[in-house]
Amino acid sequence: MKVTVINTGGTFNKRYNPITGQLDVASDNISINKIIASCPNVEFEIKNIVSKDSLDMTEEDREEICEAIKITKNDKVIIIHGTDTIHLTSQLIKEKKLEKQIVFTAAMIPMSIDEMEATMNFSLALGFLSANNKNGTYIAMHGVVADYSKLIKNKELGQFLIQE
Ligand SMILES: NC(=O)C[C@H](N)C(=O)O
Repeated sequence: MKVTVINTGGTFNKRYNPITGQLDVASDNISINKIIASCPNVEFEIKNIVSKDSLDMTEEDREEICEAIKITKNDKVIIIHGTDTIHLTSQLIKEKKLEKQIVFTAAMIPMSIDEMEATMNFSLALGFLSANNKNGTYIAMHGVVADYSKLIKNKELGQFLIQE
């Protein structure tokens, strides 16, 4: 299986900066590389773009993400994205009628602080893509994969929950 990972930043990639005392969004692939080292059956293409907390993303950033999806030759695409505005980027993907198997994933806790949640969410996206062949825009978070319109971040709980 061939998968393109478009790594756009978000909390998934945040890392403690000992100089400023802040959590910065890393613009490298250290977190994702750690996970994919356990996936010898998958041929990955990794693109690192934008590298922002998704609350800071501009319309141009979202256009750049759409363009990256459009130009990749792979049909299976995982987008690592901040949790707060997945709905905005997925809406643009819909408007642009991008026809691929696109799965957003993310984390509430940086991989650099605790690997469990980020690894779970990414693995869920990968498992889904290995079994699915239907085009669509999906979100893989907190134990389920669903159409992007049905899995919504509950900001009080800090969890993605299915909307029936
Ligand atoms: N958990 C997260 O990713 C939240 C962060 N504010 C973001 O949207 O990038």
